[in-house]
Amino acid sequence: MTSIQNAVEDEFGDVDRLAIYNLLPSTSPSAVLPLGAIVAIKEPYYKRTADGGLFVRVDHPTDFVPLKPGNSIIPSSLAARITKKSTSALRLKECGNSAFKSGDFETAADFYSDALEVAGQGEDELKQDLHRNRAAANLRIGRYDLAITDALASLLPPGNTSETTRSVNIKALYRAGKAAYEMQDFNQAKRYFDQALELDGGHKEARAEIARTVKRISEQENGHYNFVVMAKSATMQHSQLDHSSFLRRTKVSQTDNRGRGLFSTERLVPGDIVFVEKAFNVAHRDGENISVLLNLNTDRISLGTHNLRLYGTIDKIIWNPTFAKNYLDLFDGGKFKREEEPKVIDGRVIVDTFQVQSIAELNGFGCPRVKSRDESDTNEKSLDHETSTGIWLQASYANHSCLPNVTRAFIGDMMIVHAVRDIPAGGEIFMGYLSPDIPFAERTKRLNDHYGFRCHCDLCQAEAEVPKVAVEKRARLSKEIKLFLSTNRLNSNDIGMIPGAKKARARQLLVEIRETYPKALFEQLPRLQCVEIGLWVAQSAMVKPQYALGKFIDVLRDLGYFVTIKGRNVTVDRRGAVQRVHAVHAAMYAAQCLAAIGNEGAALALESFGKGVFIAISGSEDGFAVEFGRS
Ligand SMILES: C[S@@+](CC[C@H](N)C(=O)[O-])C[C@H]1O[C@@H](n2cnc3c(N)ncnc32)[C@H](O)[C@@H]1O
Repeated sequence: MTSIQNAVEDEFGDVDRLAIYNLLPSTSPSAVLPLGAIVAIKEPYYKRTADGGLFVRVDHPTDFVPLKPGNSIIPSSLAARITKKSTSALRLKECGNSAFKSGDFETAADFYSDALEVAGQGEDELKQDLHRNRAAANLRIGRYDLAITDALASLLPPGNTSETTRSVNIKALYRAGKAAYEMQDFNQAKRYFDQALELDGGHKEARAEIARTVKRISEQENGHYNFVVMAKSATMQHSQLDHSSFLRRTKVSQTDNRGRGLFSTERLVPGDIVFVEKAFNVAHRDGENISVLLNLNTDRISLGTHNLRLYGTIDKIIWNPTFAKNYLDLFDGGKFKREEEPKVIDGRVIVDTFQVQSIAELNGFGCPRVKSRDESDTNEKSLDHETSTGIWLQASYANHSCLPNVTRAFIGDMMIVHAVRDIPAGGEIFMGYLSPDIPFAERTKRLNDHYGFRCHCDLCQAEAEVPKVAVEKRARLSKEIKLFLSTNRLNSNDIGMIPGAKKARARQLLVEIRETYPKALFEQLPRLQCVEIGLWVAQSAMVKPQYALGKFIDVLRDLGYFVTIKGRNVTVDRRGAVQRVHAVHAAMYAAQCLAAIGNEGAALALESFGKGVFIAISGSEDGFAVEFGRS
């Protein structure tokens, strides 16, 4: 709903109000629409205001083009008003340098571009300086593709061995390396840094950058990360982590009936890392402000951080064709014209805001502000307006299942994805867009309304067969259970004091809700609404460890883990497993019970299982010992 506005006058002297939408909130209005500027607007249209007035509205920032003096499309009556300043390239370069010094990199880049336009023949050295300086400005404002092009255009012929040549070429290569690093093109970044170091073996910064880049390459190739250190380093102020993505165990291919999907390239077992991905873009809530995004294309309103993500994405792809190509390849709902390559005009990628928005809506993930361990409920894709939201490109190709075979966790802006079940080489990877805790009818409606498909996973097929009376009974019992749990919170110190009638009531609720999952349909599947009350029943029985153990194993079964304990050996069949913190609780309590009855071997095995689930849902084992360690 926010825009940059100003009055505009056309060649006939008619005046209107102009509003440009979908720009980053940090954009300076005077930089976009300065007094006296001449602009062109592609396909302008009027929008009526609430009070009946009219204004010209621009939705797509690249439909708005500032025109430089001398541009042939400026009508003569307007052209006559411009007092063309005859400024030399050198003078413009100085203006650029002073804008750069004052931290206004966008203006600096504009001055360097103006200077490059007027620089004449025989001013090659000046042109190279301008490219090099513009590379530095572009680097600061996230225009990495342009920064690389500029840096390379500024290189002086290697044959010239003067000290100045060497020093400016090192600068250029260093800038190209930094830009390639920001684009996650670490091999290319290393090549540029290596070339800089070849010119000056003592260049400390280049050496440091090479060391950093080598680490990124190792992460990318081997998936070697120290997640505990990463988790400790992520904070509110520092949530964009300096790490690379590890994607080589997955690839994108066509599915039979779900468009493209994500597939594994090797056999994976539960607990394996499937991929680790750095965010393309994440938006966090801005203090107390909640923003409203009206999507005129879909007639939908989103609350929260979606608008910031949209503006951030638009800004990022307008200036970086490489990012644009990757982003615009994602599923957009099928209503937009798709180009093989992004269209670039005057250095900017032409974007359709509605397409960018549609992609964001269909591919965005909800995520925690800092890391998964801080927030338990980030299991929904992007529909909760309270959480932060982001785009992870590779993850976006994964289709949905209510019983996903992988689980995701976040540390800063890194998504860490673990296997829940065995995945054969070439098997499709499914993520959960919506939590299977959401009742079937609502889940089905939401998947259809938001993503436009119907889920046919095993859980949905079973749910579809559940008789209506059982569905209604389950809904009623769920409410009763919620009420019971909120009024009967367990305190581990006085578990022995719980009145027998309360325990009996809990057991009865558990039996009744389990009955709403017909045996024949749910033999292999989770019964999620039983989990919380089941945990209560089991915990309240901890004074009788052997008995409680059976109850905890039942909770794991309700979560889809079929556990068998034979002597010291524990086997877990995860055919219906849903990764939840409840599984960690159940496993750790069960381990306590086993230890109490003298089966230390099985206790350790269950602890190790619980820890595995904890790592998968948190991203690392950071905090496990504090929260779940046995005293
Ligand atoms: C994030 S995209 C997933 C990748 C997408 N299939 C593609 O071709 O790029 C989400 C879209 O994929 C499709 N999709 C995801 N899961 C599906 C499923 N279980 N069954 C059918 N279509 C599904 C829907 O069209 C959904 O809007």
